[in-house]
Amino acid sequence: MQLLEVSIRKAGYEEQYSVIHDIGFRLQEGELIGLIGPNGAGKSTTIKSILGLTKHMDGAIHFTGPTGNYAYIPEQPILYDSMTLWEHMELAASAYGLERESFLSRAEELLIQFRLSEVRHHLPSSFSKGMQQKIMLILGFLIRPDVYIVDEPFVGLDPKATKDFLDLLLLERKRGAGVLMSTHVLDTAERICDSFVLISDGRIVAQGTLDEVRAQCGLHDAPLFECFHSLT
Ligand SMILES: Nc1ncnc2c1ncn2[C@@H]1O[C@H](COP(=O)(O)OP(=O)(O)OP(=O)(O)O)[C@@H](O)[C@H]1O
Repeated sequence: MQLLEVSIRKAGYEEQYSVIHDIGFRLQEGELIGLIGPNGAGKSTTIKSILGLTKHMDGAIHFTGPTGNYAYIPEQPILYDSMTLWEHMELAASAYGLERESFLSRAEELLIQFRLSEVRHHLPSSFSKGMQQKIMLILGFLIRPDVYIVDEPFVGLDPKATKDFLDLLLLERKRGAGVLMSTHVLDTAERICDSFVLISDGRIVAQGTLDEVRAQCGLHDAPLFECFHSLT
């Protein structure tokens, strides 16, 4: 089943000046697509365009999964200063209309998994950056959306949290969720992604499975890192 269809002709921050051009791909049930490219290539702009947050966009975005829900997990945590971790979780649950019982059991599981049980009634403004990032993961996983859109998850998480995140993501994919993930950590991306969208200078330079990307850059058996360098 297809969960997301992205077809951006152009998008950017000013009407006269587009930052990204002709970005198109489809995300299927259970699939993990890696959005890869150098600094300033247009990954965040692509994500913002999918979320409807760019000033101007010419194109179409369709969330076509069973619920149409998606979770955005940003690189920089976005949290309210005066709300506790638990209050953030309750807010997410009510915004997405989660049933109380399933919310409580899911919330408990996630707090234990990410080792934040003890601080659930504390204000996240007092947490470390990695702890704040874990809250963003918890809020995403809480709502079990069709699609996860994750912006650079690996910077700031400790190795245990990274593993917990990847394990949970795998479970969600087995449930049928699709994931679009932007990252610079290419060895991890190579290991976990089903396919890639490589962007450079606002345009797609290669797209598809690792073998397809290799073929497009003429480097058979090369690691993603080498394909990235030859294309960008
Ligand atoms: N808020 C903004 N206003 C104007 N231009 C922006 C804004 N955000 C990004 N840009 C420009 O858009 C282009 C693409 O930036 P973008 O943030 O999408 O890149 P990126 O691939 O996510 O880079 P990075 O890997 O560094 O996060 C850059 O030239 C950048 O200067």
